[in-house]
Amino acid sequence: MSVLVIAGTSTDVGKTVVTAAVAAAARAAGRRVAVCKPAQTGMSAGAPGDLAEVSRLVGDVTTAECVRYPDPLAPDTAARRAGMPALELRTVVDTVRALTETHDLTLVEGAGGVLVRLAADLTLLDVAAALGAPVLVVTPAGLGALNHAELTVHEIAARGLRTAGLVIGSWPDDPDLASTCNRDDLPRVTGVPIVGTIPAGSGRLSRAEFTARAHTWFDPGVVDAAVVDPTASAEQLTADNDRQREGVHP
Ligand SMILES: Nc1ncnc2c1ncn2[C@@H]1O[C@H](COP(=O)(O)OP(=O)(O)OP(=O)(O)O)[C@@H](O)[C@H]1O
Ligand SMILES: C[C@H](N)[C@H](N)CCCCCC(=O)O
Ligand SMILES: [Mg+2]
Repeated sequence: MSVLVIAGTSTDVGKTVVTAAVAAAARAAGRRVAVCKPAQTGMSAGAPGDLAEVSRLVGDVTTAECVRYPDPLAPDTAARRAGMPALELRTVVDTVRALTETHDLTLVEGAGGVLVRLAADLTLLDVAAALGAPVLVVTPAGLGALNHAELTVHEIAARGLRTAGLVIGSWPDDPDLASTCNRDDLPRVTGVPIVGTIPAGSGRLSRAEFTARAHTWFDPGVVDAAVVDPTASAEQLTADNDRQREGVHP
């Protein structure tokens, strides 16, 4: 049924952990969940990638990886260095649409930030646009997050897409001044609410602990709202984006 794209303000911000947390929360609510990683880099064939991490943390979830390149680089660069075929938008769209036939929620995890080239002329936002899917933005908590989060949300809105919310990928046990201030400033500067906060260390929990706790890391109703009618009207998306640009929280 529904598709939610999980983007990050950069690489290593916790997209995979957040993807697993959304999947676990949706599973706990009885939803059938699939996760697609269109392009996995930095892994040789057979090595455990991001989807293996999601499966380890969540368990009962369908996974699909479209392409994998060995160098830990942007997929476009890694493909060219390996002399391997580039990822095609059609492959991702067909894979995700097939998953939506048999799952209530299909999550699509990007690689790095939103403008990272999945292929020479393909970014995660092209995927989100082709699927008509909202984008959840994972951000770090600390210094530097304001600029990267605002750039990311602007780019999503410029493409006519909706940001479903911000999620802090790893909230420290002992937050510093910047992290504490960013909890107020991230929503203020982006116009997008923080809808989830993953405690630091959650990625190291056992599956039982992770799946039991995951729903508590999101605002009530957020994960259910992800399982929405994917045909939400263009007018609604435009209105949401206008509110986001004006800094008005949905
Ligand atoms: N809340 C957390 N608890 C524990 N570890 C975390 C948490 N968030 C992130 N990490 C760790 O930080 C590292 C980067 O996180 P993650 O792999 O989720 O990044 P990513 O945004 O998915 O990166 P990529 O662009 O490679 O997909 C990983 O080693 C992960 O286990
Ligand atoms: C290898 C890494 N973990 C990611 N999967 C790819 C990140 C690409 C980032 C490219 C960039 O923005 O410079
Ligand atoms: Mg990842």
